[in-house]
Amino acid sequence: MPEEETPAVPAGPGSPAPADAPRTAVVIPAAGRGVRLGRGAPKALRPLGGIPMLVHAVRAVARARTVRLVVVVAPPDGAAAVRTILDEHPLPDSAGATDVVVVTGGATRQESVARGLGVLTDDVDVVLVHDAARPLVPAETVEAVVAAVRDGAPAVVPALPVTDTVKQVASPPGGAAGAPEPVVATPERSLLRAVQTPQGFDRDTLLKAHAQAPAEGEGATDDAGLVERMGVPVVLVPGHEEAFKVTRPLDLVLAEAVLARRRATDGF
Ligand SMILES: Nc1ccn([C@@H]2O[C@H](COP(=O)(O)OP(=O)(O)OP(=O)(O)O)[C@@H](O)[C@H]2O)c(=O)n1
Ligand SMILES: C[C@](O)(CO)[C@H](O)COP(=O)(O)O
Repeated sequence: MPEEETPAVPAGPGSPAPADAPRTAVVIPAAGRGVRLGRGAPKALRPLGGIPMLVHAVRAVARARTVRLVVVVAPPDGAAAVRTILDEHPLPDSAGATDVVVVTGGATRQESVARGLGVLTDDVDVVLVHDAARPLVPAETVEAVVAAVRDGAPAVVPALPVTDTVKQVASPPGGAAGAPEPVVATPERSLLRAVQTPQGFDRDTLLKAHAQAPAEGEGATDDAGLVERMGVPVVLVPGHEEAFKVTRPLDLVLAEAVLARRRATDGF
């Protein structure tokens, strides 16, 4: 697929697809509560360096030269608040002409992503899905994913080698918290990868995977998992340590430290 050069145009539910519509889009699911982070506002709206985490995530993907449309999937009761926050924190000029639209999410990440996909115009041919909870992903990682899709891979995932030894247990935890769990296997660590976002897809492949997903029963924990189920090849590209997900309180401490270092060294 050719590199895109088209300028951004407004996009949204029901809007016509103009001739110069965006062609690389990023869907940012941001509708989760952040239960593992602890009590407070929805995770995407919690401050990181004094700015909502979601704003960092939107800026991070918009910084990538090829991205021309960002679809933010807001908590079901929070679309208006998210729109206000994004308007109060506009993209820097360096992001170019990137349009940002907001839709409401669903009960699961998979449902939220599907809702975001529902507002893409026909002109979008490459779609990335990026967690709002990964606010510090470098633009280079985003660009690498886009480039791999445009080089012909239908599904591309940034990933890092696993550093801990991983044990497999008999079944999902059902007993009392902290109760001993029997180990059934130790997977070969050199063959394991921890996957990140943004995950990038040929648009038709991702739409098909999500269309088939509800009929498949149990949801996947990432979008590439849905594509794998269709038998479509998924490839990995190098992820980045700073693309980590803010899941638990210690992750937020790390994110604050990384951001403080960037601000001190890069004026970020
Ligand atoms: N119903 C949901 C659940 C999750 N997400 C989004 O999916 C991303 C990855 O999910 P995760 O980090 O697990 O977020 P939460 O679901 O909010 O976390 P928790 O499981 O701790 O509640 C987040 O950006 C989150 O906002 C979403 O859009 N809609
Ligand atoms: C998509 C993801 O971030 C890839 O690592 C991850 O699978 C999301 O899972 P979670 O259960 O929502 O944290």
